[in-house]
Amino acid sequence: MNLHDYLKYKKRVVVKIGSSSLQHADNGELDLIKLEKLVRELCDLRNRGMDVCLVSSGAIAVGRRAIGLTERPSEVSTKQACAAVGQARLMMIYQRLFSEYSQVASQILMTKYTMVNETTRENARNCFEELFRLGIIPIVNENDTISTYEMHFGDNDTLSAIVTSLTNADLLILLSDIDGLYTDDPRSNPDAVLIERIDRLDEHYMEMAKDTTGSDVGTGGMAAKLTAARISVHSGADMIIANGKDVGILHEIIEGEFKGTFFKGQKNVDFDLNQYIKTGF
Ligand SMILES: Nc1ncnc2c1ncn2[C@@H]1O[C@H](COP(=O)(O)OP(=O)(O)O)[C@@H](O)[C@H]1O
Ligand SMILES: N[C@@H](CCC(=O)OP(=O)(O)O)C(=O)O
Repeated sequence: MNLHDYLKYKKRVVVKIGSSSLQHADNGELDLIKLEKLVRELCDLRNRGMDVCLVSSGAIAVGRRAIGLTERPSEVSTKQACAAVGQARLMMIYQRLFSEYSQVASQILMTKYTMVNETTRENARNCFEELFRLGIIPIVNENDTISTYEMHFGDNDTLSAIVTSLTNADLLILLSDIDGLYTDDPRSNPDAVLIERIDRLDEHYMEMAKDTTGSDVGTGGMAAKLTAARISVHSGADMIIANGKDVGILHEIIEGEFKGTFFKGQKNVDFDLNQYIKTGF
């Protein structure tokens, strides 16, 4: 896809990386070289003058390994315990890597209640704004340690789109374990074809995306990414799904030449983020 001289003028970008993209596929251990490269890429976006926000999954997957659980946890309290361990570990690594490139990183943990309640929503918005003003990179995750079903965003694809809308970012990049949206799940349909550009996000695209995930740590599958696309596009932000296998794709995206799916933002004046949080689409 060629979007030369378009994406490099973006002012504020939110990048989301999924748990499966942060770890070695064969044993689930953190891929430290990839994390280091991700941080370098994000620092370079800052050096290009963009406001940068990272939404990073991985708390539960990292905690699970630290605790020594071989199975994916299903009990809410076990997930919470894993997240309590894993989030701290992840942040320790991010802090160290960002400081190597002289950037300051920060942590914002949110639940759905943060967005439902007017005061906490405004606090979150103000905090993001101040961090950007100070040149600090917010690293966002769901507050899984206290989050239960009722206050859950459910997946970080949706959360990253909500952050995009809340902060008026103009680009959301979802780094996934797959190149983008295909006409069907390529894991079950070998004839599925990559869709490179979507200018009008209608129902037939939504139906292509299944909620099956490609890994034993992912959440929401492609369906969650299409929900994220609806939120971003209606908020006026472009969105891109690309493969996080090589995070060098971030500068390829900004330079306008990359493999992935590009969703054109089209601000919908009837879209109300607060209403969406309460009732969904
Ligand atoms: N139409 C589709 N196009 C691409 N992938 C799809 C589609 N439908 C379902 N999927 C599945 O969604 C997975 C990506 O979702 P997920 O595992 O949650 O990603 P991540 O952990 O990278 O955020 C793919 O690996 C693929 O198996
Ligand atoms: N908040 C959770 C991740 C939730 C999520 O959406 O995961 P993923 O599908 O790997 O992006 C965690 O940090 O473990």
